[in-house]
Amino acid sequence: MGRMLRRAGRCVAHCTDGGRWSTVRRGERKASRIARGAIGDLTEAVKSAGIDDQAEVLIELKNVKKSFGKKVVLDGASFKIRRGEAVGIIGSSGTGKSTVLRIMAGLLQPDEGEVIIRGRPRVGLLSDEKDPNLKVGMVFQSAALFDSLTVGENVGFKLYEHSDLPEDVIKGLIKESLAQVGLSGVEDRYPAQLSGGMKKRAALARAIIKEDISDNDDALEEVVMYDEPTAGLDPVASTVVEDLMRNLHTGNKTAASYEEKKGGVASYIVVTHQHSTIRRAVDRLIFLHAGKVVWEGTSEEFDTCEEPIVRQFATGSLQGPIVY
Ligand SMILES: Nc1ncnc2c1ncn2[C@@H]1O[C@H](COP(=O)(O)OP(=O)(O)OP(=O)(O)O)[C@@H](O)[C@H]1O
Repeated sequence: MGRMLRRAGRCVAHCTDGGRWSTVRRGERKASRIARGAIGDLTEAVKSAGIDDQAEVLIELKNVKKSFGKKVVLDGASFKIRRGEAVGIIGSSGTGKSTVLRIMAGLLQPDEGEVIIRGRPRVGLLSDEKDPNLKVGMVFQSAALFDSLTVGENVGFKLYEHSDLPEDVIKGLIKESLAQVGLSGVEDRYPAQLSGGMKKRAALARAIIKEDISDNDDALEEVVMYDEPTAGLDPVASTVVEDLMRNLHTGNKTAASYEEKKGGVASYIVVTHQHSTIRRAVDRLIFLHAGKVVWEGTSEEFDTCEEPIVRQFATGSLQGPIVY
């Protein structure tokens, strides 16, 4: 058992943070499970979102199907995520948004269909990959921090558990990662001593912590997946998290060039219900309904789109094809 695992608790379930398998307590697994929704032309949607439609496809889902018991959740979902994109996954509650995120992250296997990571079909789960070609960071809705560990130990968890780096180096990386999310100096606090927004930022620091200290140009690119990162936050705290997602993103339109900022978050995908997050932190949207992608477009197109399902969702009307 690793350096931190003993202290993190013994009721364990597999979960990932930042692309490596780690272990979380059953309560946290439950919380992350609870944290849980084309007609449009994909190429046009990518182009109008300002994304280079020739950019490398980092993740592709092809006709993915997933059922839990008799309940069909995904029924042939297909889409691509390109390098540099900030993509939102939206749709009504229970339409499979978190499921699709977990499938992309390699935490869950589809029943049918393919998950292709940078041109290579993924076989099994992320934990089965011997030679990963993409680093995946996951920020769960619950933040999924270990209550019994300090914030610093949480952020450095995968390095303490899965690397041979000396403690002082890990502490330096923790400090760097916390500074990136505006949380300098909270290493020794416990999660219970943080606000909800701070917990989400700590979870983000854990997802983006550097694993390679060699300044290696070949270091794996990272895609971060956020499950409802602003749920439960006040409007200002939401803005802080939304801007943080943008700032950590190398594909940020304001960055001089991708090459210039290489090493950060190449693309991110966010499941959200929050209008502010759709407006502020996302360029392109994927709308899931009845297990399929029914619409893709930019955040601006979302406001004017005539597709009845999207219109009903955007206006919150009780009349329309979405039935509860
Ligand atoms: N591990 C599981 N076992 C059984 N059912 C599951 C499991 N995970 C998800 N489900 C079911 O699959 C459906 C889709 O869940 P999912 O969490 O992906 O939806 P969602 O769109 O993210 O919902 P919300 O917006 O409410 O968070 C739900 O009916 C849920 O109960």
